[in-house]
Amino acid sequence: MENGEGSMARIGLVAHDDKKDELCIWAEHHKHKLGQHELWGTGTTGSRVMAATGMEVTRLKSGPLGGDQQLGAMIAEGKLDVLIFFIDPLSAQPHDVDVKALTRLATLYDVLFANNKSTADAVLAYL
Ligand SMILES: O=C(CO)COP(=O)(O)O
Repeated sequence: MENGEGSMARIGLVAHDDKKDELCIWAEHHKHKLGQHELWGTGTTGSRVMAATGMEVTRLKSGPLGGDQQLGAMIAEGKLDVLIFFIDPLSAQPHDVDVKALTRLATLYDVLFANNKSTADAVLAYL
C-alpha cells in the first residue's frame, strides 16, 4: 500500500497462543495510532485485543478453524493492507498449512507484513 499519511489502513491482527500477551501489550502501547485504522483479527486474538485495549476489532473465525484462511482470502481480494502476525517460532501449530498459506499470500500480494514486534513497530510508524 502507499503511505497514505493519515489514510485509513485495513490491518489484520493475529497471534499464536504464546504470543497473544505480547500482541496485546503492543496493541495497548500503540492504541492511539492503531485506533485510526480498521482492525480485523482472528477470533481469539481479536477478543483478546478488544478486551486489552477497548478498541473495536472485527473478528473472523479462530485461526485453526479457518480464520487464517479468511484473512488470506481478504488479502487475495485486495481487502487487507497490513498483516501483523506474531508467529510463535517455538511451537508446532496443528494448522501449520493455514499459517503457511496466509504468510505466502501476504508475501505474494506484497502487503505490509510484520511477524514480530520490532517489525510491527516499523510498519506502524510507516502508516
Ligand atoms: O491460530 C492463529 C493464527 O495461526 C490465531 O487464531 P486465534 O486468534 O483464533 O487464536
